[in-house]
Amino acid sequence: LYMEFKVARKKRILNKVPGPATVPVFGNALQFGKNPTEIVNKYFELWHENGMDNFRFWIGYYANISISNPKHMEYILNSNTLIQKSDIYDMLHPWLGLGLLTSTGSKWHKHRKMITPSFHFNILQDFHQVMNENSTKFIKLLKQAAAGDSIIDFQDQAHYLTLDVICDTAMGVSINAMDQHDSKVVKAFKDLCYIINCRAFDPLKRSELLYRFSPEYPAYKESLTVLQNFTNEIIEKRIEAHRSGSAKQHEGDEFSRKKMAFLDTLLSSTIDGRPLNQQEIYEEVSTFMFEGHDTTTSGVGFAVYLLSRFPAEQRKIFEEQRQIMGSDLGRDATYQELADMKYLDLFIKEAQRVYPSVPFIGRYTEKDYDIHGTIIPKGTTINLSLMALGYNSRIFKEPHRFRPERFETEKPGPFEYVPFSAGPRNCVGQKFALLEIKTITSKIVRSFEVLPAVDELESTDGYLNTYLGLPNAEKLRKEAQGHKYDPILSAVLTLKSENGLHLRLRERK
Ligand code: HEM
Repeated sequence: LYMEFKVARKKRILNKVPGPATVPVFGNALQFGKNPTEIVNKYFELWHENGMDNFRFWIGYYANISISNPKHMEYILNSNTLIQKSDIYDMLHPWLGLGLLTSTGSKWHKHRKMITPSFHFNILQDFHQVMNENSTKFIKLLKQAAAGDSIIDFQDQAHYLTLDVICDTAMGVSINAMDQHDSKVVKAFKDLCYIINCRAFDPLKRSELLYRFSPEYPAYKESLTVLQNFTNEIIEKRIEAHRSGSAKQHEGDEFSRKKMAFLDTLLSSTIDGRPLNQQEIYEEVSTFMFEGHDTTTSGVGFAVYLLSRFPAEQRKIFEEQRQIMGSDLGRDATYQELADMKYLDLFIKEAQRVYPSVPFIGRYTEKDYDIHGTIIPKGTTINLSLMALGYNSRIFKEPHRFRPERFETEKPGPFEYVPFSAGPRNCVGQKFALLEIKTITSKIVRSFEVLPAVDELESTDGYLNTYLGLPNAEKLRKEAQGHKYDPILSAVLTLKSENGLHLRLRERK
């Protein structure tokens, strides 16, 4: 009764927005399913039932609104005040503290201003060298893993590569994840990302207090400590190197430019005229390590998976590679050559439309907002569904058809396609991410013919084997005819396939 009374005003206002019927106490919590796969399926079912538009729902007494209408999306993403993140991001606090992704207010403003130049063209070129070195090694390892027509889980392989790239670029150290899958640090990264994603949608595990009694808590705590110690140790060594001058010894020469890491940029930056303290550096470096590898694992993973299903599009990419790279297909593409790969751009754009690496982002209202006549009361969690935009037939013709060329003719509005978000809190690492995805995909296409796990999985009609956003009966009918290697999408902080992304790689001669 107390809770009913407490949320009465919020209910009165929010329930004017259409949404599913609620039950007392639980709201809609019981309908949403138990895991990230059931949740994304239910989410799209509700989205379809509500006219592919905004809808409200209640998780217990927590008020939620799903936003997928581009006009509302524009208002929220452009707002300079609606920048407080929703409580789903709290899961990240023990690891990332209050870094750029999770902070708000003046701290966020100052740090954003300080960090934006870290992705300057010159610095990106240095990062590109690291990406090239790591993807060359990746190709070698893939040749072994995929030998003899073996079926590999590409999502798993991509994870180790992106981890090596991010540690090298963020901290200037190599953790050799590609060679040492089971090292303490590599395992801690993997386990922590997985646990955070699972916790985010489990109301019992989300509570920091209750989570302490969960059987998985000791393992979580151990992974957290391993990563905290690892990152702090590197920061301390680097601070000492800067202090003693040894970090500067080779500055200006070819080698030290290559090794200029994000951490070095932070160490030479200031906020309010003072250098950053160790905790601030820790928070930003950890944020980069998380944001910069879990997202790109998803981006590279799904892009290469789509190559396996759409051979005609893969052939077009390969042709473009031949035109730009000439006869030596084994060498590294330069920064400019990558920029010239326009069809590859379209392919990655289309891949992000159907499998956006960040499917949802969250905000929290600290006051009432009237957004184009929709009142969102104070204390509501806003779930911005970047993913639903991609499946909206009012924006994209035949959204379940995979057609990179669509971006040449159909021009979505600026808030109708936002895989990297938009406005003041957009992705600061967008250029880095696209550079990495292009570097790897380009090298893979030049080295291998990417084939589906089994031949019958090649798409013959140009359609995806993902049916989210279709009327429920049609979706269930199509899924019933599916294959065990079809991806089972799981969407929490990043989009992944629960059963991996399986494919084969045939070496090009
Ligand atoms: C395919 C890859 C990526 C995608 C799709 C992506 C997407 C996004 C999105 C949608 C946001 C907004 C999140 C929100 O508002 O809560 C975001 C924020 C952010 N991203 Fe990315 N991201 C990618 C890769 C990266 C990489 C590689 C880095 C760093 C190297 C990075 C660093 C960040 C940071 C620090 C923020 C927070 C920005 C802020 O709040 O000011 N991201 N990203």
